[in-house]
Amino acid sequence: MEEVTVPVIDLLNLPAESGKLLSACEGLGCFRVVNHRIPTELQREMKAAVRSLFDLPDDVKKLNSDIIAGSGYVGPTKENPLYEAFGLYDAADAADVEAFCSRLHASPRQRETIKTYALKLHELMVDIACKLADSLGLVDYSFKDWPCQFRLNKYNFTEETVGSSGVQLHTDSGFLTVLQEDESVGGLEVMDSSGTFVAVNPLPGSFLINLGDVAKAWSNGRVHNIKHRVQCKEATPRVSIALFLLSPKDGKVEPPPALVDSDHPRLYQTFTYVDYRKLRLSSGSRAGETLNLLATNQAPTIA
Ligand SMILES: O=C(O)CCC(=O)C(=O)O
Ligand SMILES: [Fe+2]
Repeated sequence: MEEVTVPVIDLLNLPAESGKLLSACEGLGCFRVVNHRIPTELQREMKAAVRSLFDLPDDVKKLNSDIIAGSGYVGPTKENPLYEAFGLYDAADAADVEAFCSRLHASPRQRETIKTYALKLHELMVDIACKLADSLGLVDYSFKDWPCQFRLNKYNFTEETVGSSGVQLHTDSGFLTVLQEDESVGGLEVMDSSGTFVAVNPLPGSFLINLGDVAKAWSNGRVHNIKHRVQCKEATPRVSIALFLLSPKDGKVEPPPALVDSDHPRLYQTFTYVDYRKLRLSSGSRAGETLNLLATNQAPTIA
Protein backbone atom coordinates (compact mmCIF):
# COMPACT_ATOMS: atom_id res chain seq x y z
CA MET A 1 0.00 0.00 0.00
CA GLU A 2 1.14 3.51 -0.78
CA GLU A 3 2.07 5.80 2.05
CA VAL A 4 0.65 9.31 2.09
CA THR A 5 2.82 12.34 2.71
CA VAL A 6 1.00 14.17 5.47
CA PRO A 7 1.93 17.90 5.45
CA VAL A 8 3.98 18.81 8.55
CA ILE A 9 3.27 22.21 10.11
CA ASP A 10 5.93 23.76 12.34
CA LEU A 11 3.92 25.63 14.97
CA LEU A 12 6.88 27.91 15.65
CA ASN A 13 6.90 28.97 12.01
CA LEU A 14 3.44 30.51 11.76
CA PRO A 15 2.08 32.65 10.16
CA ALA A 16 4.77 31.84 7.54
CA GLU A 17 3.28 28.34 7.11
CA SER A 18 -0.33 29.56 7.15
CA GLY A 19 -0.81 28.91 3.41
CA LYS A 20 0.53 25.37 3.81
CA LEU A 21 -1.83 24.82 6.74
CA LEU A 22 -4.86 26.00 4.77
CA SER A 23 -3.99 23.85 1.73
CA ALA A 24 -3.64 20.80 4.00
CA CYS A 25 -7.11 21.49 5.46
CA GLU A 26 -8.70 22.13 2.05
CA GLY A 27 -6.98 19.18 0.39
CA LEU A 28 -6.32 16.09 2.49
CA GLY A 29 -8.14 17.35 5.62
CA CYS A 30 -5.21 16.26 7.75
CA PHE A 31 -1.77 17.47 8.81
CA ARG A 32 0.88 16.93 11.47
CA VAL A 33 2.20 19.44 13.96
CA VAL A 34 5.73 19.64 15.32
CA ASN A 35 7.26 22.10 17.81
CA HIS A 36 4.03 21.84 19.78
CA ARG A 37 5.69 22.15 23.21
CA ILE A 38 4.06 19.03 24.67
CA PRO A 39 6.95 17.29 26.47
CA THR A 40 7.88 13.84 25.14
CA GLU A 41 7.89 12.61 28.73
CA LEU A 42 4.23 13.61 29.18
CA GLN A 43 3.31 11.79 25.95
CA ARG A 44 5.13 8.70 27.21
CA GLU A 45 3.61 8.83 30.70
CA MET A 46 0.14 9.30 29.28
CA LYS A 47 0.54 6.28 27.01
CA ALA A 48 1.61 4.20 30.02
CA ALA A 49 -1.42 5.40 32.04
CA VAL A 50 -3.76 4.58 29.15
CA ARG A 51 -2.29 1.10 28.70
CA SER A 52 -2.87 0.33 32.37
CA LEU A 53 -6.50 1.56 32.26
CA PHE A 54 -7.15 -1.06 29.58
CA ASP A 55 -5.93 -3.76 31.99
CA LEU A 56 -8.82 -2.99 34.38
CA PRO A 57 -11.54 -5.64 34.78
CA ASP A 58 -14.57 -5.21 32.49
CA ASP A 59 -16.93 -4.22 35.30
CA VAL A 60 -14.65 -1.31 36.26
CA LYS A 61 -14.22 -0.24 32.62
CA LYS A 62 -17.99 0.04 32.33
CA LEU A 63 -18.08 2.60 35.16
CA ASN A 64 -16.86 5.03 32.48
CA SER A 65 -20.45 5.71 31.39
CA ASP A 66 -21.83 8.05 28.69
CA ILE A 67 -22.26 11.76 29.38
CA ILE A 68 -23.41 12.48 25.83
CA ALA A 69 -24.38 9.66 23.41
CA GLY A 70 -21.36 7.43 22.80
CA SER A 71 -18.95 9.40 25.01
CA GLY A 72 -18.15 6.65 27.56
CA TYR A 73 -16.54 3.20 27.46
CA VAL A 74 -17.18 1.22 24.29
CA GLY A 75 -16.37 -2.50 24.33
CA PRO A 76 -15.86 -4.70 21.28
CA THR A 77 -18.88 -4.72 18.90
CA LYS A 78 -19.92 -6.69 15.83
CA GLU A 79 -18.66 -3.87 13.57
CA ASN A 80 -15.40 -3.34 15.48
CA PRO A 81 -14.63 -6.58 17.37
CA LEU A 82 -10.97 -5.71 18.02
CA TYR A 83 -11.61 -2.20 19.28
CA GLU A 84 -12.36 -0.79 22.72
CA ALA A 85 -12.22 2.77 23.99
CA PHE A 86 -12.59 4.90 27.07
CA GLY A 87 -14.19 8.29 26.63
CA LEU A 88 -14.35 11.48 28.60
CA TYR A 89 -16.64 14.48 28.13
CA ASP A 90 -15.77 17.35 28.66
CA ALA A 91 -11.95 17.20 28.65
CA ALA A 92 -11.83 21.01 28.87
CA ASP A 93 -13.53 20.83 32.27
CA ALA A 94 -11.21 19.93 35.16
CA ALA A 95 -14.11 18.52 37.25
CA ASP A 96 -15.08 16.12 34.45
CA VAL A 97 -11.48 14.93 34.15
CA GLU A 98 -11.40 14.34 37.93
CA ALA A 99 -14.69 12.40 37.80
CA PHE A 100 -13.37 10.21 34.97
CA CYS A 101 -10.25 9.37 36.99
CA SER A 102 -12.21 8.65 40.16
CA ARG A 103 -14.62 6.29 38.43
CA LEU A 104 -11.73 4.28 37.04
CA HIS A 105 -9.90 4.25 40.40
CA ALA A 106 -6.87 6.00 38.85
CA SER A 107 -3.80 6.18 41.10
CA PRO A 108 -2.62 9.66 42.20
CA ARG A 109 0.18 9.50 39.63
CA GLN A 110 -2.12 8.43 36.77
CA ARG A 111 -4.56 11.15 37.81
CA GLU A 112 -1.85 13.80 37.66
CA THR A 113 -0.72 12.60 34.23
CA ILE A 114 -4.25 12.50 32.79
CA LYS A 115 -5.12 15.94 34.20
CA THR A 116 -1.93 17.56 32.90
CA TYR A 117 -2.29 15.90 29.52
CA ALA A 118 -5.95 16.98 29.12
CA LEU A 119 -5.08 20.55 30.10
CA LYS A 120 -2.06 20.89 27.83
CA LEU A 121 -3.61 19.10 24.87
CA HIS A 122 -6.73 21.24 25.16
CA GLU A 123 -4.55 24.38 25.01
CA LEU A 124 -2.69 23.00 22.00
CA MET A 125 -5.91 22.10 20.23
CA VAL A 126 -7.44 25.55 20.76
CA ASP A 127 -4.21 27.11 19.50
CA ILE A 128 -4.25 24.97 16.34
CA ALA A 129 -7.93 25.81 15.72
CA CYS A 130 -7.07 29.55 16.02
CA LYS A 131 -4.26 29.14 13.51
CA LEU A 132 -6.71 27.48 11.14
CA ALA A 133 -9.22 30.33 11.63
CA ASP A 134 -6.36 32.83 11.00
CA SER A 135 -5.52 31.07 7.76
CA LEU A 136 -9.17 31.54 6.69
CA GLY A 137 -8.87 35.27 7.40
CA LEU A 138 -10.88 35.22 10.66
CA VAL A 139 -9.24 37.55 13.13
CA ASP A 140 -9.38 36.83 16.89
CA TYR A 141 -11.75 33.88 16.56
CA SER A 142 -11.86 32.01 19.87
CA PHE A 143 -12.36 28.28 20.41
CA LYS A 144 -11.62 28.42 24.16
CA ASP A 145 -15.10 27.50 25.37
CA TRP A 146 -15.82 24.81 22.79
CA PRO A 147 -16.49 21.46 24.51
CA CYS A 148 -13.98 18.76 23.95
CA GLN A 149 -14.06 14.96 24.07
CA PHE A 150 -11.22 12.66 24.96
CA ARG A 151 -10.97 9.12 23.62
CA LEU A 152 -8.44 6.47 24.53
CA ASN A 153 -8.35 3.78 21.86
CA LYS A 154 -7.09 0.22 22.09
CA TYR A 155 -6.94 -2.27 19.24
CA ASN A 156 -6.53 -5.86 20.45
CA PHE A 157 -4.44 -7.04 17.50
CA THR A 158 -3.15 -10.62 17.48
CA GLU A 159 -1.59 -13.12 15.06
CA GLU A 160 -5.09 -14.24 13.98
CA THR A 161 -6.41 -10.74 13.26
CA VAL A 162 -3.72 -9.55 10.83
CA GLY A 163 -5.52 -8.27 7.70
CA SER A 164 -8.80 -7.51 9.45
CA SER A 165 -10.43 -4.22 10.41
CA GLY A 166 -9.44 -2.36 13.59
CA VAL A 167 -11.99 0.41 13.31
CA GLN A 168 -14.41 0.90 10.43
CA LEU A 169 -14.23 3.72 7.90
CA HIS A 170 -15.46 7.00 9.40
CA THR A 171 -15.05 10.72 9.59
CA ASP A 172 -14.71 12.38 12.98
CA SER A 173 -17.99 14.11 13.80
CA GLY A 174 -16.56 17.20 15.52
CA PHE A 175 -14.43 20.12 14.38
CA LEU A 176 -10.84 19.04 14.87
CA THR A 177 -9.06 15.97 16.28
CA VAL A 178 -5.59 15.83 17.82
CA LEU A 179 -4.24 12.28 17.73
CA GLN A 180 -1.27 10.84 19.56
CA GLU A 181 -0.62 7.74 17.49
CA ASP A 182 0.85 4.45 18.66
CA GLU A 183 4.64 5.00 18.65
CA SER A 184 5.33 1.97 16.52
CA VAL A 185 2.21 0.07 15.45
CA GLY A 186 0.79 1.53 12.22
CA GLY A 187 -2.54 0.68 10.65
CA LEU A 188 -4.18 4.08 10.20
CA GLU A 189 -5.32 4.64 6.63
CA VAL A 190 -6.85 7.77 5.13
CA MET A 191 -8.83 8.12 1.93
CA ASP A 192 -7.22 10.47 -0.57
CA SER A 193 -9.04 12.63 -3.15
CA SER A 194 -9.13 9.74 -5.64
CA GLY A 195 -10.94 7.52 -3.09
CA THR A 196 -7.87 5.34 -2.52
CA PHE A 197 -6.79 4.25 0.96
CA VAL A 198 -3.26 5.31 1.80
CA ALA A 199 -1.27 4.40 4.91
CA VAL A 200 -0.32 7.01 7.51
CA ASN A 201 2.79 5.82 9.27
CA PRO A 202 3.49 7.12 12.79
CA LEU A 203 5.93 9.98 13.27
CA PRO A 204 6.84 9.73 16.98
CA GLY A 205 6.72 13.02 18.87
CA SER A 206 4.34 14.73 16.42
CA PHE A 207 0.55 14.94 16.67
CA LEU A 208 -1.76 14.15 13.78
CA ILE A 209 -4.64 16.59 13.19
CA ASN A 210 -7.83 15.49 11.40
CA LEU A 211 -10.71 17.73 10.40
CA GLY A 212 -14.24 16.45 10.99
CA ASP A 213 -17.82 17.05 9.88
CA VAL A 214 -18.35 20.16 12.03
CA ALA A 215 -15.28 21.78 10.43
CA LYS A 216 -16.73 21.17 6.98
CA ALA A 217 -20.11 22.72 7.88
CA TRP A 218 -18.61 25.58 9.94
CA SER A 219 -16.17 26.52 7.15
CA ASN A 220 -19.04 26.50 4.64
CA GLY A 221 -17.42 23.63 2.79
CA ARG A 222 -13.90 25.10 2.62
CA VAL A 223 -12.11 22.38 4.58
CA HIS A 224 -12.26 18.63 4.06
CA ASN A 225 -13.60 16.11 6.59
CA ILE A 226 -11.13 13.29 6.09
CA LYS A 227 -12.33 9.69 5.86
CA HIS A 228 -10.14 7.23 7.72
CA ARG A 229 -10.01 3.74 9.23
CA VAL A 230 -7.61 1.51 11.13
CA GLN A 231 -6.50 -1.89 9.80
CA CYS A 232 -4.62 -4.61 11.66
CA LYS A 233 -1.21 -4.87 10.01
CA GLU A 234 0.72 -6.66 12.75
CA ALA A 235 0.14 -8.89 15.76
CA THR A 236 0.76 -6.20 18.37
CA PRO A 237 -1.92 -4.37 20.41
CA ARG A 238 -2.19 -0.74 19.32
CA VAL A 239 -3.01 2.24 21.54
CA SER A 240 -3.84 5.78 20.43
CA ILE A 241 -5.16 8.86 22.21
CA ALA A 242 -7.56 11.31 20.59
CA LEU A 243 -8.86 14.67 21.71
CA PHE A 244 -11.79 16.08 19.77
CA LEU A 245 -12.71 19.77 19.71
CA LEU A 246 -16.42 19.34 19.06
CA SER A 247 -18.52 22.42 18.37
CA PRO A 248 -19.37 25.88 19.73
CA LYS A 249 -20.46 25.92 23.36
CA ASP A 250 -24.12 26.56 22.53
CA GLY A 251 -23.81 23.61 20.13
CA LYS A 252 -24.99 25.65 17.15
CA VAL A 253 -22.98 24.91 14.03
CA GLU A 254 -23.06 27.60 11.35
CA PRO A 255 -20.38 29.45 9.39
CA PRO A 256 -18.97 32.78 10.58
CA PRO A 257 -20.52 35.54 8.40
CA ALA A 258 -17.12 36.21 6.77
CA LEU A 259 -17.22 32.77 5.15
CA VAL A 260 -20.56 33.37 3.42
CA ASP A 261 -21.12 35.67 0.43
CA SER A 262 -22.77 35.55 -2.98
CA ASP A 263 -19.88 33.51 -4.39
CA HIS A 264 -20.02 31.18 -1.38
CA PRO A 265 -23.69 30.68 -0.48
CA ARG A 266 -24.58 28.68 2.64
CA LEU A 267 -24.08 24.97 1.96
CA TYR A 268 -25.55 23.59 5.20
CA GLN A 269 -28.47 24.39 7.46
CA THR A 270 -27.73 25.48 11.01
CA PHE A 271 -27.79 22.45 13.31
CA THR A 272 -26.84 21.60 16.85
CA TYR A 273 -23.97 19.22 17.45
CA VAL A 274 -25.89 17.01 19.86
CA ASP A 275 -28.69 16.51 17.32
CA TYR A 276 -26.14 15.87 14.60
CA ARG A 277 -24.44 13.23 16.68
CA LYS A 278 -27.74 11.47 17.35
CA LEU A 279 -28.63 11.61 13.66
CA ARG A 280 -25.24 10.13 12.78
CA LEU A 281 -25.60 7.34 15.33
CA SER A 282 -29.17 6.46 14.25
CA SER A 283 -28.42 6.64 10.52
CA GLY A 284 -25.64 4.08 10.91
CA SER A 285 -23.48 5.99 8.43
CA ARG A 286 -20.22 7.13 9.92
CA ALA A 287 -18.31 8.57 7.00
CA GLY A 288 -19.77 12.07 6.77
CA GLU A 289 -22.85 11.10 4.71
CA THR A 290 -25.13 12.52 7.41
CA LEU A 291 -23.93 16.01 6.53
CA ASN A 292 -25.62 15.66 3.12
CA LEU A 293 -28.99 15.44 4.90
CA LEU A 294 -28.33 18.93 6.23
CA ALA A 295 -27.48 20.61 2.93
CA THR A 296 -29.43 23.84 2.42
CA ASN A 297 -31.29 22.27 -0.52
CA GLN A 298 -32.68 19.46 1.70
CA ALA A 299 -35.84 19.56 3.80
CA PRO A 300 -34.99 20.27 7.46
CA THR A 301 -34.17 17.00 9.28
CA ILE A 302 -33.20 18.35 12.69
CA ALA A 303 -34.20 21.66 14.19
O1 LIG B 1 -6.31 5.06 16.33
C1 LIG B 1 -6.20 5.82 15.38
O2 LIG B 1 -5.13 5.97 14.79
C2 LIG B 1 -7.39 6.57 14.86
C3 LIG B 1 -8.46 6.73 15.87
C4 LIG B 1 -9.64 7.42 15.32
O3 LIG B 1 -9.84 7.53 14.13
C5 LIG B 1 -10.63 8.01 16.25
O4 LIG B 1 -10.48 7.86 17.48
O5 LIG B 1 -11.58 8.66 15.76
FE1 LIG C 1 -11.32 9.03 13.76
